[in-house]
Amino acid sequence: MDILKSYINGEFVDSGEYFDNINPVNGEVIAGIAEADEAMINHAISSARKALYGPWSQLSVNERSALLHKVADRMAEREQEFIDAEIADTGKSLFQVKTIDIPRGTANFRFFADQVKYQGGESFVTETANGEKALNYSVNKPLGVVAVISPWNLPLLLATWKIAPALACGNCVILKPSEETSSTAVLLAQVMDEVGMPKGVFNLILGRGKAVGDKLTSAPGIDAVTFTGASATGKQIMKSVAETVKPISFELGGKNAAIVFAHADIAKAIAGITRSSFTNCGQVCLCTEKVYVHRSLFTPFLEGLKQAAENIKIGYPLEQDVFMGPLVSRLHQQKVLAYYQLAREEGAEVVTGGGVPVFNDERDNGCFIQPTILTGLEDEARVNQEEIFGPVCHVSIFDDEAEVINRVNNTPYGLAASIWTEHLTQAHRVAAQIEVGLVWVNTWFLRDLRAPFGGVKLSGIGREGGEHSLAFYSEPSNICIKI
Ligand SMILES: NC(=O)c1ccc[n+]([C@@H]2O[C@H](COP(=O)([O-])OP(=O)(O)OC[C@H]3O[C@@H](n4cnc5c(N)ncnc54)[C@H](O)[C@@H]3O)[C@@H](O)[C@H]2O)c1
Ligand SMILES: O=C/C=C/C=C(\O)C(=O)O
Repeated sequence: MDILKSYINGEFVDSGEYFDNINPVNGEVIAGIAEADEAMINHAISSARKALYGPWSQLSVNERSALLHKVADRMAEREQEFIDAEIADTGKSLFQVKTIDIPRGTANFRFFADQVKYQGGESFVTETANGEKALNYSVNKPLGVVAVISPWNLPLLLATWKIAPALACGNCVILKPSEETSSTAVLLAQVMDEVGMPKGVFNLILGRGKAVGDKLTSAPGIDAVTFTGASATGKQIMKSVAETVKPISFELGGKNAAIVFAHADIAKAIAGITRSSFTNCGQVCLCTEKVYVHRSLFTPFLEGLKQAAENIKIGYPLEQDVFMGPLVSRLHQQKVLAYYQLAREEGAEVVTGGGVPVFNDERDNGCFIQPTILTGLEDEARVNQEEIFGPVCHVSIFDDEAEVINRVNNTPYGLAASIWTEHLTQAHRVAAQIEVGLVWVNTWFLRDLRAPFGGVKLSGIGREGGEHSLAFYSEPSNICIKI
């Protein structure tokens, strides 16, 4: 059986302690993952710290940029291996992996390889009251060694969304991917090795969150932590980094709403909210879990969404026209099914779904689940307040704009929202009042990598994207010269 290994100081390292890598399509073990031990974690940190002052630090911005383009080139050459690995770990449809996960993995490197070349500084000619003059200017330095801790839902996309700018800004990186999805991270380490990334600049530590992640975030040799994952985990990491006062960038959970106004194009809204609720089996932090529909459209919208959900093809990743694969793990399937049960206990009407599909083949040993639409619950219900992170949304009626804005903002999360209306002024007016980091109007998950990306409240700390990423992964230093 294949063994997935950590990559430290330019070497793939086995630890001798393994846990299973499971295929969520049929529950079969597909590989063993060698979990890094404390010595390996410390070796990764010392190697990264040493690499900070080695040849890597002598590279110009253009040379670093060229090397990151080589990473993207090699990823593109090995695209099929990345596709196969991501599908094996997650069971996602080939369509999604080929159109979202893998292309964005490469695009993230290309984008920041170019973006970093435009990173500027500031300068001021200073004149003091007593007639002295000085030139103040800033230079951008790397943070140092950055721990990248990434989740299982968009494994390559979300790891490279952090790794690319961190390397572009001259940092060294230690990646700790989710224990559920280590395969594309191992391929990325192979690519780093193949393109000649200096030893210790990129390191990969495999293992479980509490066991391995915690050791990384609390280590004095780590200068910053960039984390994508659950809000509860973010709280743990905040405690872990407090002792060494590290800068953190957090992309956390969400409980995202979609608002369908009376002026919406209902067909566009149904299609868009089908995507935003059920893409990646609902396992995207930006997915919709709460839909608010103006009373005038409620019945036709709910019927249309029900039809669309029931037309979703669920199945094998490589099957023609499959839109939804399984959830990532048995544990996560049980968590989402528990919320389906809770919804019933809270008094919800299950419009469609609410259970698991039956295939009468090996897939019944997988982690599949039905896309589910609920209605009839109050906003305060747990199902409407807690992130479920599965293919489920609750649909409610609203009557006026002020009411729905208040209801949408009534959540401890603040990541994303979508607004469906052909009334332009209403779109601008409402979008500005929703307490989130990201609002889409008449679309969803359409991304410009230059734009600020991140959430407020329990959904995150900081913004990444474009210059925001460069700002987080750099330390500006001000130099004042008397003239
Ligand atoms: N805001 C975003 O951009 C975004 C993107 C993807 C996922 N998420 C959120 O992530 C969650 C699902 O992903 P998940 O289950 O992988 O999240 P998770 O928080 O369980 O794990 C994320 C990563 O953190 C590691 N980890 C777990 N405990 C840790 C600890 N104590 N110290 C250090 N590392 C630790 C895990 O091993 C994994 O690599 C959902 O809540 C989702 O909303 C947010
Ligand atoms: O699951 C969360 C998705 C996050 C997406 C991004 O960070 C991105 O598109 O850059």
